Amino acid sequence: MADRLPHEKGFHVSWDQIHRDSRALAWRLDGKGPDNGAWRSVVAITRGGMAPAMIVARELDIRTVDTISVKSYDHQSQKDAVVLKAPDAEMMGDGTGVLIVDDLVDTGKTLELVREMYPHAHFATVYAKPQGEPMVDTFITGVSQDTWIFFPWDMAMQYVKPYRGTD
Ligand SMILES: O=P(O)(O)OC[C@H]1O[C@H](OP(=O)(O)OP(=O)(O)O)[C@H](O)[C@@H]1O
Ligand code: HPA
Ligand SMILES: [Mg+2]
Repeated sequence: MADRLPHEKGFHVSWDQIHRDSRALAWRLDGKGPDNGAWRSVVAITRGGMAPAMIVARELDIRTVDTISVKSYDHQSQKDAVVLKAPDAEMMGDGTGVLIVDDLVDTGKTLELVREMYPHAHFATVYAKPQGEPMVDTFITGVSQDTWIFFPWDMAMQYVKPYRGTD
């Protein structure tokens, strides 16, 4: 893993942390929707946005949930973002009242593409790097551009050697 880590810093996020931060995102969005404070639906940007979107939808009691599939990275190298699957067109409308949720914004390329499709939607991420911040309406925690965020679904617990000792 370390041999394909071009970033200077690593920020390792546990399930507990992403759960809490996603809840904080939901609470920040609560009552801010365009229809008397309500949001109509939640759309997760797959795959990373699915866990945060589920938590946001649960906290805000939103039952209409869809996905948009955008692929922009192979491991840690960025390719042009492409939409592989769009959400239901009738449900989306022009995006008004729709919360579009992703785990993070990095360069902003993914959100830029989705924003072009739904300019009136509200874009929310749990984490944000400075370059992508202009693309997101609401986020919880900012991290520096040279930090790679590791999510719990990409990690496993493993043995580490003691600080002093041989095994
Ligand atoms: O702001 P950007 O530079 O576009 O990067 C952010 C996007 O990159 C990652 O997704 P990825 O495309 O790797 O797919 P995944 O969610 O399926 O892991 C992450 O989950 C965001 O969706
Ligand atoms: O920092 C990151 N972590 C995980 N996935 C990502 N996709 C873009 N940037 C990141
Ligand atoms: Mg993603």
